[in-house]
Amino acid sequence: MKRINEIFYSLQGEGRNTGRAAIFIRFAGCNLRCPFCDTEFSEYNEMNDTDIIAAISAYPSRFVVLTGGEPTLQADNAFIALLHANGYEVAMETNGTHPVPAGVDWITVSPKESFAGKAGTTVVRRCNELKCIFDGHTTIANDYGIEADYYFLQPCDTGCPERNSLITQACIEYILRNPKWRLSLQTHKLTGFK
Ligand SMILES: C[S@@+](CC[C@H](N)C(=O)[O-])C[C@H]1O[C@@H](n2cnc3c(N)ncnc32)[C@H](O)[C@@H]1O
Ligand SMILES: Nc1nc2[nH]cc(C(=O)O)c2c(=O)[nH]1
Ligand code: SF4
Ligand SMILES: [Mg+2]
Repeated sequence: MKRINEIFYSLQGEGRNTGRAAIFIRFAGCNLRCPFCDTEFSEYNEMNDTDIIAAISAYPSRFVVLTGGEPTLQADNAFIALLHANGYEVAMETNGTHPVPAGVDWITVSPKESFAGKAGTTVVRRCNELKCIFDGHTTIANDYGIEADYYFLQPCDTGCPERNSLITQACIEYILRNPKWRLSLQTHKLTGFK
């Protein structure tokens, strides 16, 4: 049984796959407690793999995003293989503190080392996109030596519009000076989508 906080259908709001219709499977529970975390992930329903496949088959897209909470605590090799067997392309959003199961098609690592210290140590050394949350102070641009196809900075949503616009401005200025990085905006928030 897996503890599932929610399953919902939206556009991928962040990173390289922004704009793609995606089914989000949000796993409950996380090993970290980031002070800025924008997600409620403690409530859950228990679902087995068959229940999950049945639930996601209601949607027309065959692109799933495994997120949470921390999906690496529950998603295993067999679950990824089952998604593939049912025709799904699988992306995962992870803090990188636990190994990613085999076969995930698109790995997004969002390191938390800059403020979570040892608890946030990234063990995943290679990913498709590294997505650092940036406020320039507690959360910064640092690749921690992790290899990625793309390096994104995503402005930290503080819940305060004035602070958010200063952070986004600082993010843009940083990228102009350090063009290895690209901007990732949380477009679902800008558009009022989930
Ligand atoms: C809620 S997390 C779940 C996946 C995983 N635990 C992780 O941290 O990558 C999904 C994404 O949202 C980002 N995120 C969380 N809180 C945020 C905030 N306040 N502003 C911007 N991005 C945030 C995370 O860094 C991560 O990239
Ligand atoms: N639309 C939308 N895109 C997202 N990309 C990553 C998300 C996440 O919470 O992991 C997320 C989310 O919560 N909503
Ligand atoms: S690791 Fe991800 S889900 Fe967990 S508290 Fe941090 S941002 Fe939230
Ligand atoms: Mg989110």
